[in-house]
Amino acid sequence: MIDVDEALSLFAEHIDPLESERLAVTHALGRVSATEARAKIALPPFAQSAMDGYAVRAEDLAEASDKEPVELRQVGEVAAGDTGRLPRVNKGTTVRVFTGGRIPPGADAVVRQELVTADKSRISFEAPVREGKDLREVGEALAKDTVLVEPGERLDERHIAALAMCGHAEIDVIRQPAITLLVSGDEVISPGIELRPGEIYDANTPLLSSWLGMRRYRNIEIVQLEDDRRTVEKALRKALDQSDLVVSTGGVSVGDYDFFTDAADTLGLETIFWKVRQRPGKPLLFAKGEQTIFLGIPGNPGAVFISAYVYLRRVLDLLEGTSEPGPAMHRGVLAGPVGRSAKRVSWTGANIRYGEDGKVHLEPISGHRLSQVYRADAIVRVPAREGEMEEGDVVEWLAIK
Ligand SMILES: Nc1nc2c(c(=O)[nH]1)N[C@H]1C(S)=C(S)[C@@H](COP(=O)(O)OP(=O)(O)OC[C@H]3O[C@@H](n4cnc5c(N)ncnc54)[C@H](O)[C@@H]3O)O[C@H]1N2
Ligand code: MOO
Repeated sequence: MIDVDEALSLFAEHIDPLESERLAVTHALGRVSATEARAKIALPPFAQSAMDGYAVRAEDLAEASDKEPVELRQVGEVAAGDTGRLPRVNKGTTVRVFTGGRIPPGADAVVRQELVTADKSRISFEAPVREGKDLREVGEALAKDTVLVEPGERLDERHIAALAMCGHAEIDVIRQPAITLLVSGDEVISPGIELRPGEIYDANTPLLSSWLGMRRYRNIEIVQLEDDRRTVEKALRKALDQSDLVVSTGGVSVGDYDFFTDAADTLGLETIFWKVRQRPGKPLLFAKGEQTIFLGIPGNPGAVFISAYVYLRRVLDLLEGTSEPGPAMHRGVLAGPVGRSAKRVSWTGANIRYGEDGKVHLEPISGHRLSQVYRADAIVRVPAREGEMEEGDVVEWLAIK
């Protein structure tokens, strides 16, 4: 039996990232970048107007006032997206411009249209304008070659937008793991069928497949198994052959019908650990084949829920080469007492309240069953120690989302 932190670091020691593949940036959402990507262009890439108005030479308007307005002659127009030859702003002239359009040569400021009186091509200005007013310089928002994405970053909508607007059509990302879920248990049946005494409805298949689906993992095969030594062995062998990651639920404890630890041995896997000082999820198994990672999670759906957020998160992050493998832990204060074990970490569900003190307050939910923790916003890590934890004690927590 090992500690939670040791378990987490053993994953890091034993799991290498998969190889990379090239994808269209628009298809890379949720994937982990395999490279550094820099801005191919500056933003904005050309000097552009920040307003609908008139491009001018600031010096022409130096004497303008409401009593003695300065009149300039409009000699052209530039709209956003105009790519042709630009009219020039010479002394005494102005060019009509629109937001996002190029600044014509000669101009050094823009006057917004509300501030002028226009009579056909005679535009009259009643105030001076500061040089540079209402125009955007090249590279003002972002310099060319700015790093947009580091290797090991998981791409969200911000990265996708930044890459696209800086000229990247494609990006190298780590391949997604092929995953097989082995859901075991003779007692487990699917909803829609009436329960007989001794049977329960399957929580782990919908739980894990949805958890993975929410995180955009697509290459998933689900196999439901009976508690039979040969069946488990055969299914595990096949899963190991065809996947990068095998995740099982149930059948990993010490009962006469718990076959996963034996099957892993028989199939020549290296057991890295079995059993972690924690509640729930004590008989967690981590084993390793030549090409495949095997994570055996105890069947209790509350343990599956927490193991997904803590351990599956870490395994996937490592397989995908993220630079900061999860779970991301935060700090907060307990909003009520919580029981703990002297020997095991207790993963406890909690609801988040934001206190007037600006801190995150965690209201613990008692019980480790899925039906108890499934309304939680957070999972609190209650360290192993004698006695209760009190309201106000600082704890580590991870977000459920
Ligand atoms: N003598 C001992 N017995 C047990 C120990 C122990 O140390 N000594 N550990 C207990 C702990 S802690 C856990 S956790 C469980 C884990 O057992 P398994 O991984 O073998 O899981 P199962 O027995 O297959 O299932 C546990 C529980 O969860 C229910 N279950 C299983 N699959 C599903 C599913 N897909 N959907 C809904 N519910 C499911 C199952 O019916 C059991 O009630 O072992 C303890 N025993
Ligand atoms: O360690 Mo087990 O998940 O029942 O509590």
